[in-house]
Amino acid sequence: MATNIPYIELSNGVLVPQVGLGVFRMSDQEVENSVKWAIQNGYRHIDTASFYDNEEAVGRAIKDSGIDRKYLFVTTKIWNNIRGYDETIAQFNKSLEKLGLDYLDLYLIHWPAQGFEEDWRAMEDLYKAGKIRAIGVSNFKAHHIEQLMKNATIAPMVDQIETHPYLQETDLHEYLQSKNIAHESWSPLGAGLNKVIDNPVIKELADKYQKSPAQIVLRWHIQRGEIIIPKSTHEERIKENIDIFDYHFDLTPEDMNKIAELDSDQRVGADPDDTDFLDKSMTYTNQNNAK
Ligand SMILES: NC(=O)C1=CN([C@@H]2O[C@H](COP(=O)(O)OP(=O)(O)OC[C@H]3O[C@@H](n4cnc5c(N)ncnc54)[C@H](O)[C@@H]3O)[C@@H](O)[C@H]2O)C=CC1
Ligand SMILES: O=CCc1c[nH]c2ccccc12
Repeated sequence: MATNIPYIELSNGVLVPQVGLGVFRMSDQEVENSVKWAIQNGYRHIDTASFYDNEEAVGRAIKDSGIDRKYLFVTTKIWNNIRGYDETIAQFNKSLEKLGLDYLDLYLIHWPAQGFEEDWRAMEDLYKAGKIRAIGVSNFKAHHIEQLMKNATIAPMVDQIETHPYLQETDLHEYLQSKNIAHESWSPLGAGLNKVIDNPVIKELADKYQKSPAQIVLRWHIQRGEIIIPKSTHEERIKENIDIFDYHFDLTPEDMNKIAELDSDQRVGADPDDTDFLDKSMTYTNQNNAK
């Protein structure tokens, strides 16, 4: 079992386990199995969202794990069809109830849809009331954060953005560092297509370090100082994805640069400035996870 998982310290002093388990596009049964295996193998951080429609399953798996709540770090997110102060508070309470928790570790605005300033005001109040240990955003570019900060009294502590070797977001990474906002990477493996982990450069490094291609990519994120939330529903891969902290496993600066050269502006998800996506998502019902 991996026991040496490092933490990233947020601007308010909260510690986040640098690797968590992402549960997007998992059925309830997959969530229950995967979260159980993750916790058994040393994970203490789970990333879900109201949009994933599996918060209740995450809650059950947490309860069944028998781990003291205070040792777990649980994130969920508010979806784009919720807008406004009162709706945000109501949505937060709904998520908390589904998760069976009495506080959240991290609550994120999922996408920068129009009106996010009012949602943020509600999140600030929930944070000040002690109901959330840290608040943040997801899929925000620098200009969205600048817009948010015009009226905010608290800066986001995290920005969760798509990041992998084909979409490195170097400028945004530097901007976030300059603002002391933690960079959390979604689809850190480039998602299920496996095209990132099939890249010959990644495979060559896997041979060199005697690690899997997925471990090379995840280690690259870790050395960039990012929080990562790889998803898997297979116990062996869940174990593999956190087994990246052996003391001799350190990519050299030259090897980090080889991966840096793979940056090619290829996205898994929508561009956060794509207002078509955001408009559609306002009315989207999550049919994949419909019960
Ligand atoms: N904030 C946001 O808008 C978004 C957040 N997320 C979060 O990020 C998490 C991870 O992102 P995903 O899109 O799920 O992509 P990912 O990059 O974590 O890839 C997951 C896929 O990679 C493969 N995989 C996992 N471990 C592997 C291994 N060791 N060897 C070979 N293949 C492996 C599996 O096919 C798996 O389905 C999500 O589950 C979710 O929690 C994901 C999408 C959007
Ligand atoms: O958290 C995931 C948000 C999301 C909704 N639809 C898509 C499509 C592709 C990547 C991410 C997402």
